[in-house]
Amino acid sequence: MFELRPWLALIFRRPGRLVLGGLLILATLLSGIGLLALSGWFITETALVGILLAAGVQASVNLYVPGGGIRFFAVSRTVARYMERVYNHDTVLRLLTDIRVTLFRELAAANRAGREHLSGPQWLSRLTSDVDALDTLYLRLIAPTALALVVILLLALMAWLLFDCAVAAGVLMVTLLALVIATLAVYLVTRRASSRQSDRQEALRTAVVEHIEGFGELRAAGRTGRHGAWLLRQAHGMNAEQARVESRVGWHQAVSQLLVNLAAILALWAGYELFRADVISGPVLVLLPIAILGLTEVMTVLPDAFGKLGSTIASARRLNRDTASDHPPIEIPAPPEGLALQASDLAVQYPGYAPVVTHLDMALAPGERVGITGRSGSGKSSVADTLAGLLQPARGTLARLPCAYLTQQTVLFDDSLRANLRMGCSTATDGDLWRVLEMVELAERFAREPDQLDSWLGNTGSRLSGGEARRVALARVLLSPAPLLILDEPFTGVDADTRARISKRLERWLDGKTLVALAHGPDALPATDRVIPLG
Ligand SMILES: Nc1ncnc2c1ncn2[C@@H]1O[C@H](COP(=O)(O)OP(=O)(O)OP(=O)(O)O)[C@@H](O)[C@H]1O
Repeated sequence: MFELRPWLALIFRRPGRLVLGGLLILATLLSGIGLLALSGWFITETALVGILLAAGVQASVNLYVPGGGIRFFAVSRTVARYMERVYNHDTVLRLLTDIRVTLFRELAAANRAGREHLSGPQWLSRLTSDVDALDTLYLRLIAPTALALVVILLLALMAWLLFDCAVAAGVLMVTLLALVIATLAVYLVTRRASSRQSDRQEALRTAVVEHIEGFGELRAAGRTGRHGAWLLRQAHGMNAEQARVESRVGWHQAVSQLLVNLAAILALWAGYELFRADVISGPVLVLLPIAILGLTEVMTVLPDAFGKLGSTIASARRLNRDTASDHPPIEIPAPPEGLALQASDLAVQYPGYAPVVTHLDMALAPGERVGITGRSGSGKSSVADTLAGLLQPARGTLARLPCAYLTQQTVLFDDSLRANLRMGCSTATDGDLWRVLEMVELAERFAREPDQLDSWLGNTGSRLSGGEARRVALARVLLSPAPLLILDEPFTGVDADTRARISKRLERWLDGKTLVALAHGPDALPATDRVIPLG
């Protein structure tokens, strides 16, 4: 339950809306109960008068007052239901916006260590199913429980006023027990299985996406069948867990409904005694039992919602764990006058692992170009991430000018070439884009495309070769107005001749900019003033 606290705080940020929404639900419920009770009273009254008339006894019934009441409740129930749906769904959509915006804000602020432990499908789960689980807290859980309690108290009051104190106490006890069984008891018996099922569902979703993404590799290794069978076993396990949860929910729902019906029978039986003692009339006798039966309208939704509470809490736990509170953004101060970058006694280390690089000292004057080289695994990318501000230095100090960073992994978006390039500089004109494409030797290739700058690059640049995608990513960074560029393996996948030609042009393009380029050897670097070997 503790896990829900930050999300409940978000939900209760608009108390006025929640109260008004709750009152509309209450109006719907009371109209329904009023309609049932008054109809029961009316049917009984007319039946009794009919029997009396048949027996030749003078009797009459007032058709107008109860008829008017029934019409009123029928209309008020429809209107209240309509308004309640519109208003509460609007509230839920606002809640969803609050939750999503909070989540996105925290994710955007997180540094790399705060994000990289999750795979793509896991992020998708956070942003879709986990958020959706939370947005139902108010409408499916909080509001119906509170209203069921209000209706139970009103029914007890009605029993007290129409019948007597003992009947009121009996109705209160039995219906409260029904409420506890439909809520707390369901939660207690399903919370572990429901939470496990939610974790399993996420693991299965991740495994299915991996299966689809790695289908080529699985096929080449002849493992598609085995991997598919494993996935099916996981799915069966998850379904079995779900069936267990559903069956427990079902049993509790049945017992809780039984208790509500028992309360109605109790009221009927006690009312009959009062009727025989001439304390109440026949139609009043049926009023309370029928009103109690109206309670089932709100009670039926509760067991299912409380059966899912375990998985909602699991969603909240995942969201709390994976949002950025432990990983605040890294602030890098400006360097002293006359320097573009200064690193002193820098240590690079992943939390929980041995240091990758220690005692790194660097001082770059504006316009200086430095290469960092090292064998595979020596820590080049980790140093680049640290210099760029994606990884918190384990020790030492770092100061630098604003920078643009080409990461070792080529990241392109499923968008047009223009949109991908403009991420480097949103004010770049088409002329600027063609010039930078010329620089990385892609202008001719895209000039031949029918859509030219509007050519679609596909998911992660899938419509390009590895070397082409790399050059688009490089072009995007080269467009940036930042005075410092950090390029990690800028020429991955680019042949030696093309690399040499681009390097030559880069010298002019980077005029006045400070450069840190990282690669396994000097031949994979653009021209630099000096080279720092790592490891
Ligand atoms: N997220 C991480 N958590 C823990 N260790 C990591 C992480 N990322 C990298 N490492 C480790 O840090 C070391 C340096 O990795 P890094 O990617 O910086 O090397 P590199 O010099 O860029 O290698 P390459 O030339 O192969 O890209 C490696 O031993 C790697 O296993």
